[in-house]
This record gives sequence, structure tokens and C-alpha cells, in this order.
Amino acid sequence: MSEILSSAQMRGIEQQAIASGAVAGLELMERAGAGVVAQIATVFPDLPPSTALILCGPGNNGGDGFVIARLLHERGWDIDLHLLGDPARLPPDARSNYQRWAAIGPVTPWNDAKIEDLLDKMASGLVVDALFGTGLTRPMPPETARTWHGFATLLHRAQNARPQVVAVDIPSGLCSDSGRDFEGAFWADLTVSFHRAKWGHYLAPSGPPEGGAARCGLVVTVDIGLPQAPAPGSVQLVERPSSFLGKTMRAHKYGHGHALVLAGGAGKGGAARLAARAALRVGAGLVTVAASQPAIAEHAAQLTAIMLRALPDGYTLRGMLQDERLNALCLGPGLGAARAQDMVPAALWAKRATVLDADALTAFADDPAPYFAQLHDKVVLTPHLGEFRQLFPDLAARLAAPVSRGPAYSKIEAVRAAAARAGCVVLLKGPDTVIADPSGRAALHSATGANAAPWLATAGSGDVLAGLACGLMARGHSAFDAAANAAWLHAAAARAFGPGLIAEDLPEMLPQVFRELGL
Ligand SMILES: NC(=O)C1=CN([C@@H]2O[C@H](COP(=O)(O)OP(=O)(O)OC[C@H]3O[C@@H](n4cnc5c(N)ncnc54)[C@H](OP(=O)(O)O)[C@@H]3O)[C@@H](O)[C@H]2O)[C@@H](O)CC1
Ligand SMILES: Nc1ncnc2c1ncn2[C@@H]1O[C@H](COP(=O)(O)OP(=O)(O)O)[C@@H](O)[C@H]1O
Ligand SMILES: [K+]
Repeated sequence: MSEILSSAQMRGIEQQAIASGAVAGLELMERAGAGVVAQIATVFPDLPPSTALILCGPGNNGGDGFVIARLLHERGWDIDLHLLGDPARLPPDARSNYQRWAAIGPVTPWNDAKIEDLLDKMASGLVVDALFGTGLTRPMPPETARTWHGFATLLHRAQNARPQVVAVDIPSGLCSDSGRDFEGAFWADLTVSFHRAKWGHYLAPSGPPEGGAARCGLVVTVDIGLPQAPAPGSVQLVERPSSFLGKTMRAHKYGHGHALVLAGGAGKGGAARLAARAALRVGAGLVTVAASQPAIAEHAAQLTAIMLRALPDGYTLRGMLQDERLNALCLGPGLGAARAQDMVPAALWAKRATVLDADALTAFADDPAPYFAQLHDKVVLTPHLGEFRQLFPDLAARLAAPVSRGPAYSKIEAVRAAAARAGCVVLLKGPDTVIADPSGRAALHSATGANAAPWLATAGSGDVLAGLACGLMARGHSAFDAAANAAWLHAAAARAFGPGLIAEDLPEMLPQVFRELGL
């Protein structure tokens, strides 16, 4: 896992390093610009020097642009540099680099019509977007957004005859905390960020307009010599499973836990069976499906390694949970609202590791306060956005509100607030899956860019995710780790299968995913 930062955290780290005398702002800017130029050479090794259109803004992002212009010029590029704003009002480090560049080549004052014309004619080379970075807190000037929109449309049409677009720190117009588009944000083939990636690089607010991850292209982070100590309250990007997933020679099946997946009525058992299969494949030692009596025959015809019990009501569940070996529970997939209302309090009473999904979330949406009061630190809630909206309508409304000023409210803040209110781990699903616990610990799993897993948008894939988290908790993972690892395994399984994926395929891809992890 690596850490990702908010703009305020990044500013704090920079300011502290500069104030302590460890490094000068000008030095940071030089390393930032050099980092971008080095990444251009690495990511586009076959791109010969030609014309680089460099768009500089009025703040330090523009300052990076002047450094990039100078360094690309040294490498033989023709630079066509345009500055939005008054050079006299540039912040000091940016002004120094403006002056260094102005001694080498011209600075053209910003003119949207002219830039639009230039962009229209560019069939190769580079466009460097150094207009706005982490300091942007309001929409770009509307003409600039319009100019870019015209160019972006053109580029999409001319895939093979167009320049490469490189964003400095973040595509201009994006909120680096939320990934929201302030309006008319740029997009890039390559985004080079500094020190750490920002939340907005990986969050994927759904459109229109699409934000963050959809606009950044390849995100690369370069070291600019800032202290490496983790920032307080930073968010972890889930890049690999964080806990041991193998099985050791000495452990027997009970050493890997016994997961209990509750199912609902007759004809509604598929979702619970998907969850149970996922729990078994992820390595739980034993998995039992507990169904209502009328559904037993149906399950019996479908289940083999998974055991089956009849479970009429919550009272019986309390009795069943006297068996301490049943150490992780999954309630929700296909459970039905009435059965959820009966079973969930009984499950929570037992204080076991518990995943609550689907009906075990929505059945309590009318009056969530007493439900939240029963939740505890071994519980994971796994809502999609619609279920989240039902349980946390105010937080969902803040997320959906139109954005005019930044930093905009982000999915990370919403899930942190939800976890604090619910008193348990909350995993909010999506191409950007955010996990948080009540202490504010948070992680983001991004199924975007090279990690995209769009075939997960298929009925039942959420049931598999719930089963994975339950199976991992049966194996001893904490609620937070189980949620984060489940999100990673879920997307890895989807990518391993590829197009045509349906939910049943996901558990069956785990052996391949585990082999690739070296288990
Ligand atoms: N600090 C460091 O050590 C390092 C920083 N680095 C770099 O600095 C970047 C952050 O720089 P930043 O904080 O100066 O803000 P930036 O993203 O350039 O934009 C803010 C500017 O835009 C202006 N503005 C906003 N909206 C506007 C509008 N609609 N129309 C017109 N103007 C508008 C806004 O004006 P104001 O709000 O003040 O009126 C302000 O001037 C960061 O992303 C990284 O690239 C690296 O060099 C590494 C070392
Ligand atoms: N476009 C997508 N990219 C990545 N993951 C996705 C995408 N669409 C859905 N998912 C994932 O698929 C799962 C769908 O869960 P859910 O909406 O509960 O579906 P269901 O109720 O049918 O099981 C979630 O884990 C979600 O993160
Ligand atoms: K930028």
C-alpha cells in the first residue's frame, strides 16, 4: 500500500520542509520540473523532440511549466509557451523560473482563440498542462475550459495523429481532493505528480462530467526530496493484499475459520450461494449456508463442499452462535427485508466478525440510529452508492451537490463520516472503492486506468465481494484489512477473467490470482 494525500496535507509537508530549512521552494520546483521531463522520456521513449506547447498558469503549477520549458529546450525541443495571467503577480519561485525562461525564449500572453488554433494544428509533439495544480479551488476561466473542450474532442477523433498530453501534478480544472471537475477540466495521457499521488488522481466521481481517475491517464509520482515519513491521517492506496493469504502446513480446517452465510427464502438463494462460494475459495476452512426451511431443497441441489443448515429465525440463530467456531457471518445477499430485520440484531448480538450487505443494509434505512447503535468494530458494511444514500442521505447529498468551490467534499470524507457514525468499517463500492473505520483510518482501491475492471458491473458481483470479506474475516483478517483485501482480490479476479465475466466466474479465478501472488 502507498499513501495518497489531500492538497492540504501536501501543502503542509512542503511548507514544513521549507520552513525547517531542509529544502528551498525553488529547489522543489526544479526537481518537480526535472521529474516531469524524465517521465516524458521514460513513458514516451520513441517521441523525438519536436514542438512542445507549454501552457503555464498564474501559480506554482505554472512555475513548474517554466522549468519544464527550459529543460525540454536543452533537450532539443521547440518550445511554444503561453502564460495565463500577469507575470508580475507570479509567486516568487514561479517568477524566478519565468525570468530564467524569458532569457531563453518568448512568453506569449494567453489568448484562447490563438491556443485553440494551435491545438487544432498539432498532429504530434507534446502539450504540457501546467495551468493549475493542487492550488485550484474554483472553476477555470470559462473560455479556457471551452478551448480545451474543443481540443479534447478533436484529439479523441485523431488517435494516431495527435500530441501526447502531459499534466503537471494534476489535469487542470480537477479538484485534487475529490477528483471532481470544477468545470471543463483537462485530461491527460500522462500525469506526473510530486512526492505522493493525491486523492483526486484515483477517485472517480461518476459523470457527467467524469472526474479524477478518468482524466489522468497514467499517473506517475516522482520524488522531489521531501521527508518520507507518513503524513498523519493519510489514506492508503490498496495496491496488493496487506495480510497473509496462504495456508501453512500445520493448520487444519478450523484453523482457517468457519463462515456462516445467511440465505433467504425459496427461489432467492443464488446471491447467498455466490457469497458462500467466494468465502470458501478465499480460504475459509468451512462455510455453511443457513437458509429458511422451504429453500433447503434448492440449496441442497446446488451445494457440495459448502454445508447447509435450516435456520427459521433470529432466536435460533442466537442458539447456533453459541458455537464459537462460527467466527464470521455474512448477512444480506438475497436475505429479504423481513428476515434481515429478524436476523441482523441476533447476529450483531453475538459480536462476531460480520459483513452486512444488500438487504441487511436497506432493511434499516427507515430508522438507522438504533441499527447503528448495535454495530461494532468487527462489522463491515458494504453498500453501493444507492444503499449508502439510503443509510447516510445527508453525506450522499453532499457528495452529489454541484461543485463550485474547492476543496470539494470527497468520497473519502463521506466514508470516513459514515464509519464514525455507524461505529464500524464502511466499504463504499464503485470503480473507486473507499474503506474507512471509525478512527478515520481509510484506504482507496482504484479499479481504474490499468487496473480497470468494468466487467464487475454484473449482477451478483457485490454478493461475491461480501463473501470474500466474510471469508477473510473467518481467516482472521481484521474488518478493515478484510474489506481492503476483498476489494483488491475481487478486481484482480475480474481482470484475470476479462471480458464476458459473470459473478460465478469471480470465485473460480481466485486460484489463478493466488498463484500469481506466489502462494
Ligand atoms: N509549493 C511547492 O513547494 C511546490 C509546488 N509545486 C507546484 O505548485 C502547485 C501548486 O501551486 P499553487 O498553490 O500556487 O497553485 P496552482 O495550482 O498553481 O493554482 C493556483 C493559482 O491559480 C489561480 N487561480 C485559481 N483559479 C483561477 C481562475 N479561475 N482564473 C485565474 N486564476 C485562477 C490562483 O489565484 P488566486 O486564487 O490566488 O487568486 C493561484 O494563483 C502544485 O500543483 C505543483 O505543480 C511543485 O513545484 C513542487 C513544489
Ligand atoms: N465499472 C466498474 N468498475 C469496477 N468495479 C465495478 C464497476 N461496476 C461495479 N463494480 C463493482 O462491482 C460490485 C457491484 O456490486 P453491487 O452493486 O452490490 O452489485 P450486485 O448487487 O449485483 O451484487 C462492486 O464491488 C463494485 O465496486
Ligand atoms: K496541471
